[in-house]
Amino acid sequence: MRQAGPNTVQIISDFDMTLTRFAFNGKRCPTCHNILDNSKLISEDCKVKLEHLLNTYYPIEIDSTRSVEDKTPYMVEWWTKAHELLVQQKINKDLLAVVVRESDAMLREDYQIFFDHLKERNIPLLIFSAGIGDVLEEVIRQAGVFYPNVKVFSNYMDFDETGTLRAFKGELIHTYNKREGALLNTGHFQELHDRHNVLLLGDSIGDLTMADGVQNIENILKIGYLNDKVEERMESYLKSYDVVLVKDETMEVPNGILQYITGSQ
Ligand SMILES: Nc1ccn([C@@H]2O[C@H](COP(=O)(O)O)[C@@H](O)[C@H]2O)c(=O)n1
Repeated sequence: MRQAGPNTVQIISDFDMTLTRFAFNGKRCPTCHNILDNSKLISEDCKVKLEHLLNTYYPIEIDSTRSVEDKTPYMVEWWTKAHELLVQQKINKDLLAVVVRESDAMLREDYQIFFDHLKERNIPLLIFSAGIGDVLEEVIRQAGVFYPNVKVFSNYMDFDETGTLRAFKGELIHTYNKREGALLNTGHFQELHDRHNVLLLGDSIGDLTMADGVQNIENILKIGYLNDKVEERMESYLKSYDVVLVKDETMEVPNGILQYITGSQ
């Protein structure tokens, strides 16, 4: 990848718990969904329901003893129920920026180096997330790193003419159907057809399919953050990822690899 040069490289990264921190000072950091779930835009009754969904489905999402095929219907159920509850809350578009600012969302340490390095070398970064695109964009905008080389595939909200949430747009993206999401967006990968070297960052086994839409891959290096249930999941992560980072809240390793493959060190 280093020999081929930076013009042949593209980055595909998951968002929640990959570009954002899993924990800070011993406390879990929120996903895009949690930013809304825990905000003042959600009634107390609805918060209880959303938390119940999280406690029911998150253990299934990270269960290494169950197959992706087995887990998929539960993920569809989780996202569908959560999105229905969010729609019932009549969330106003203009308040998203406020709740993101008031949240505990945090990008990983040294994120600025990562985003700046890619921008300076015109290397495309695709953020491929099963979170909520509108919230995700606000997090990176407020962090000052939503640069022109960054593109987002995610679940986007659909607002009515008064700016009130009425649905979610398009096909649902959940943890384990990113392959289908990638294949629906072949146009994006077609535009990058001369970038056949991929650096992939994820935190889930589902993230491994994010590059399935890239044509003519020559090399792919997969970096996986293993944040939770480390012992149970270590074996499957070591089998699937080239590099496994255990309880690492920084971008240090991706930054080092990036600097090496783009010939900056
Ligand atoms: N109602 C929900 C649904 C999902 N989540 C979590 O969000 C993560 C989303 O995706 P990435 O692709 O950006 O990693 C996912 O891993 C779920 O645990 C949630 O918090 N609430």
